Amino acid sequence: MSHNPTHIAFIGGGNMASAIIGGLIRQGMTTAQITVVEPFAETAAKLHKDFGITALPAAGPALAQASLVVWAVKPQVFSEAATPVKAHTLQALHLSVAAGIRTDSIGSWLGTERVVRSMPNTPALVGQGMTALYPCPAVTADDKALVEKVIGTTGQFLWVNQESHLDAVTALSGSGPAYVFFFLEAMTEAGVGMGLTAEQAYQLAVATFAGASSLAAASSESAEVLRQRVTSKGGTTYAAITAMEAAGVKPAFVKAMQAAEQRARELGDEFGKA
Ligand SMILES: NC(=O)C1=CN([C@@H]2O[C@H](COP(=O)(O)OP(=O)(O)OC[C@H]3O[C@@H](n4cnc5c(N)ncnc54)[C@H](O)[C@@H]3O)[C@@H](O)[C@H]2O)C=CC1
Ligand SMILES: O=C(O)[C@@H]1CCC=N1
Repeated sequence: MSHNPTHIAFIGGGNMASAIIGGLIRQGMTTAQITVVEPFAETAAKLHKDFGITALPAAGPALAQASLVVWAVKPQVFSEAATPVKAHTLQALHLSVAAGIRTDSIGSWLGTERVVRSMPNTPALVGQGMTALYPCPAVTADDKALVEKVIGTTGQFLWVNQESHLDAVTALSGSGPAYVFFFLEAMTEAGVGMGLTAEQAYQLAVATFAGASSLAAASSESAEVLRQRVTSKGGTTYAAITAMEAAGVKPAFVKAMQAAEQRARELGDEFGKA
């Protein structure tokens, strides 16, 4: 990316913006090519410490140099954040990472139809993110290539061709790291209950998730087959899976993801109007 004259602006400089900025800098983009609007002084100080970037406390004419604007604010403040930015970025391509907020809202706030909506996740912080992207019809092949270049610095990506699918993606991979951390907490607690130290239990749990995920990614077998290979007849895994089935873990999981998908839709309805 070092030979690319692209200038990228970030509106909001928190967790997700930092994950993407980190990826861009790792790939050779310079801080002079990046403008960040971040009103919260403590977060601005962190951007300076981590990346040497001096964030703007408010939107201004400097945004006009950006060919891409990344929207990394909470859904609740998107419309308010858009108002002072709009006049400076009418020529830019816009990429939103906000949960729930739909492209028709974003397009009307920003006066453009060149909008890509996306859903990344926090493993982007370590280059292992999974992002889904949805392009509005006005988004060109060059626009898509630019977005792929930027998001590609944070991990894997895929395009979906129905905007509503991004709410499903939010429930699956957007919120998904939290489900994994929840399981890590539960497995660690259980291990401690069986006499292991918290450090031992946590190391075992984290390495098991990482190892099983790598095995699934490398294998042509389904998750079901991989699970069956662990499950010896009359053995320990069978006892555990039987207990999980009796406790209704799978239907509870389906319900949890449906709640997340529903909440994404509500965020779009609630905060997409103004
Ligand atoms: N954290 C996560 O796992 C994921 C978050 N997202 C989405 O990313 C977006 C940002 O989330 P995070 O980075 O986690 O939140 P965050 O709170 O870390 O970052 C948002 C930043 O926006 C700043 N901000 C507030 N008002 C502003 C304004 N008017 N103009 C410019 N900046 C303003 C805040 O000071 C804050 O630093 C949200 O819309 C969320 O739905 C998407 C995928 C995963
Ligand atoms: O919890 C949220 O609303 C955001 C979107 C996906 C992950 N975090």
